[in-house]
Amino acid sequence: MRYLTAGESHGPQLTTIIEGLPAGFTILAEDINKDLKRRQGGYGRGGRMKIEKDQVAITAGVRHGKTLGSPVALAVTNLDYRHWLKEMGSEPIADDVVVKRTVTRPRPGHADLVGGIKYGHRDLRNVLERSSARETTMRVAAGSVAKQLLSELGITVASHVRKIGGVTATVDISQLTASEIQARAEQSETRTLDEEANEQMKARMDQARRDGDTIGGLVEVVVDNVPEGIGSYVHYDRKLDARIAAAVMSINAFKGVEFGLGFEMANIPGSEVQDEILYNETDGYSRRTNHLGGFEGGMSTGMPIVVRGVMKPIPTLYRPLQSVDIDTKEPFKASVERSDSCAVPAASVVAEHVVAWEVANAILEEFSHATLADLKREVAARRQSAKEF
Ligand SMILES: Cc1cc2nc3c(=O)[nH]c(=O)nc-3n(C[C@H](O)[C@H](O)[C@H](O)COP(=O)(O)O)c2cc1C
Ligand SMILES: C=C(O[C@@H]1CC(C(=O)O)=C[C@@H](OP(=O)(O)O)[C@H]1O)C(=O)O
Repeated sequence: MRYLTAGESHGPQLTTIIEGLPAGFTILAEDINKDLKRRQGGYGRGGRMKIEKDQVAITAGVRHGKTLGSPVALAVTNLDYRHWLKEMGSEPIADDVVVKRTVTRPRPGHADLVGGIKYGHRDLRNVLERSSARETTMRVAAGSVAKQLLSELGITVASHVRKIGGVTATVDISQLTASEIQARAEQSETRTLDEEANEQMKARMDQARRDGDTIGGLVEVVVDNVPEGIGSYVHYDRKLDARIAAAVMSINAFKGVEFGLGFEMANIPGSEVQDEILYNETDGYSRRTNHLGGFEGGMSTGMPIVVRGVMKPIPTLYRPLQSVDIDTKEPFKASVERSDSCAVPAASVVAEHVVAWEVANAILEEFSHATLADLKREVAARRQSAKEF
């Protein structure tokens, strides 16, 4: 299975094409729309999210609510486009038309300057339109379809926020199912499970905004009930943990990824890291702990996948940083029209969906899947053989 996304942040439309889905499973626009709405929300979002009301149109590959096995195309209209018709139209413009809002002042921490150098764009809008995290709308749309497929296999994916601006949620998720994590995260404006931390995180965000600054954080994704042996140790590009890490790192502003105990493993001995193996006849094999976050040798162990990603503070600051105008070469301090001050809660939803995609994709690679029935049969057989092994 694969997908592409297309679309500029202030252009008319965002699009994704998903190819390789099994035939005969239900995709509902209303389910995708719920996930799109979750991505738009969260404390710390800026003015743009008051304009957009992301709604998906399913334009190919689905008939009467069920996949056909042909490519599925999804589209979301940018409502802000109406404010950017002159700047963002695809028709050539006459020489005497002055395009306002050309960008010659690159923002530190954004793709603006390097993207301009690379593609030869002297209007840096040509860079920022695509480097913007607006694109994550379609990654959530595609990931939402992947989640609908995973749910057919009894696999659930959840996300929540662990840390924002130095405030850490203290919560033990080892006793919670992914569904419970999701339900609790949805109750909170910061998508964190610790109510006290939620209040402190909001206060930190308010403070950062007052200071003209931004803050980052740490998000966590949990996937329950993945069959044993998805991914493979035999080749680097088949290791599922590595693919998940790449997917999380590809989210705008994400700068690090860890599984299970993660970077803490540098501080503790092996006896406190490896997960001891247990067996009983009803459930088959299990682990006493899940310090490794659901992976051994790049393959799923059957324990929950637990992956975290760190998001840097948003680069656009109301207290502007030093940069250089690429036309005049003069130093300046940028002025900002609007920006998110913290998008960590929203980014946790993006992380959930890119992880869901990677898990679903690896499962489809593992088993034959022309139809949903084929896939279900093979997944059930793997679960049974793992138990009996
Ligand atoms: C959900 C989400 C919303 C974001 N909103 C903004 C924003 O409003 N302003 C901004 O400057 N950056 C925002 N970013 C971050 C930039 O897109 C990102 O820093 C930029 O594309 C450069 O990529 P890099 O940080 O990975 O190098 C957001 C990121 C995400 C995931
Ligand atoms: C549009 C979204 O996020 C945008 C991501 C973003 C950036 O630079 O990444 C900058 C902002 O866009 P604008 O400049 O239009 O206000 C955010 O609103 C979205 O998440 O849907």
